[in-house]
Amino acid sequence: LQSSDAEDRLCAFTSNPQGVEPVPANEQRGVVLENGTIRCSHGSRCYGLWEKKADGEMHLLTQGCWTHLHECQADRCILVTENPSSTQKGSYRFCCCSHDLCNANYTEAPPTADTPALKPMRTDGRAEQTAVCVCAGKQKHSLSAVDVMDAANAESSIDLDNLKLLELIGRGRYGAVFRGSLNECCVAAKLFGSANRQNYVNERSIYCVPLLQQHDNIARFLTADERTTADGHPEFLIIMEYYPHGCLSHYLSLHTVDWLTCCRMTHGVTRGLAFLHTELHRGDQHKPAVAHRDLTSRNVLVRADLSCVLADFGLSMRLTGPRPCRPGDDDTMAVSEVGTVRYMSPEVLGGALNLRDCESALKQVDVYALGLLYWESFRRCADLFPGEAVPEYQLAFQAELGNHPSFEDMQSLVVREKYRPRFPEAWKENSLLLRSLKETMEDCWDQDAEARLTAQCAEERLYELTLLSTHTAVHNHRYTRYHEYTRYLWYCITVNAQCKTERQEVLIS
Ligand SMILES: Nc1ncnc2c1ncn2[C@@H]1O[C@H](COP(=O)(O)OP(=O)(O)OP(=O)(O)O)[C@@H](O)[C@H]1O
Repeated sequence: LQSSDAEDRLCAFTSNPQGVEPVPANEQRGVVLENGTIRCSHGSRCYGLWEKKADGEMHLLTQGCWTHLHECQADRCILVTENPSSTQKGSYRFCCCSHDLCNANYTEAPPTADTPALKPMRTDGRAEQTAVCVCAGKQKHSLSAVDVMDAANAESSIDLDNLKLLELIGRGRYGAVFRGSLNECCVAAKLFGSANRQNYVNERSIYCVPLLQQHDNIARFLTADERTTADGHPEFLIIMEYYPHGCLSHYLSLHTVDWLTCCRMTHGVTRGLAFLHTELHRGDQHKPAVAHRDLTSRNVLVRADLSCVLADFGLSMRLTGPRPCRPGDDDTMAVSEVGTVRYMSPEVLGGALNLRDCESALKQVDVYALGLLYWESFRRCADLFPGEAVPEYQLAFQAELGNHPSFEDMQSLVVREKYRPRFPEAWKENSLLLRSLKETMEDCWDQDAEARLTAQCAEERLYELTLLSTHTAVHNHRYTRYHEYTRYLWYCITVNAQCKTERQEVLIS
């Protein structure tokens, strides 16, 4: 341990100004003092989270102890600056640092050679000609141009000879993921054996879909390579940004989250999915709609600031408009029966996927899984269990079918019994917030695929939920029904009302 890691740390402390209870995770990490500070347990760093409003003003959201030490070595709290996309409804800025009270204010610094960062692909989808890695003040590597329109021809001059695999961090069905270093940059390296080449080719080609790398809620792809192992076998690598918290299910199994954090995490996943599902033409670039087809809480990765990104595109598919899924083709089977069995929708489990409109059908399958992911996430939201213990993390259907449900078990439960995850007792209360939350999940996992929300509408629902405050809704819901409703109306006025008509009727009644 360095000496600074052994000492307690004093950090500025602010709980959420919107009235949410003090961040529970912070309470576990230190002792809140009266003068707006918190004494954090040894080794902690300090963090701050600000929101940059549309008018450019910065609003403080939370401050406190930060226990993830990979970064956070700076004396000052230097904001992580990201390019907010045009569709973003707010932009969050995070910083962490290692001196007493260093998070009392932030320092806004553009990414420079001093800011440790991985440089993602250029926003036009082509890899930068310049350095891809900027580490410890030095530019390290350069990428040659990559023809992203044809991933098969992707070519990279990053020298992967210097890639060191440091630690196995996960193993999926198709590959093993390592934390690695590439000339002192921390990266994640996903290794596929020759049996999973197709999965590798597909994942690489999806990461190279134009405009995809521009979105905040899609994992950052750095490069891909094929090489031969010492014993002569081909091996395929995808190098991507390293996400220190790992996947969402891992994070939630270790931590509870407060309402706002949970809303932001799930909203981020939903934004990523809505973007993936959208066909876009920007200038001469065309992004087709893409279905993820393996959306699970293991395939969502968590950044240091707890924002989330979609990852694992090995089964994803470009969609080509409302056309049939080419019945009779060899891939019809692959079209209709892929994914992780726990998250498979009733129509996939029952072999009743609507092959006549492939695009809508595959998007609806993704939204079903999204509903399960919401359930897993909000069950770990401490603000939704006032005065009682937050239940342990569970995967969807884990209570009913355990850790390895079979396809037949899932068929019987989800298709025949039409069973869905049970809402906790604590959510029985009929507050606007709890009703909206439960309805959103139910509208995602509806048995009738066509009745499900689109990812875009789910995104709006999540945004709407973010505006509701649990402090008032859970603890004092009579007073706030009016207050929340006013906010809700404001929201309806400011966003596309398309998803809302029915909901307004429900809420007004
Ligand atoms: N870029 C990354 N940064 C940090 N951890 C990662 C990263 N990519 C993957 N992981 C971790 O590695 C695990 C394995 O990832 P991988 O994508 O191979 O499989 P999976 O999603 O768990 O399973 P499957 O591929 O069968 O769906 C993830 O669950 C996650 O915890």
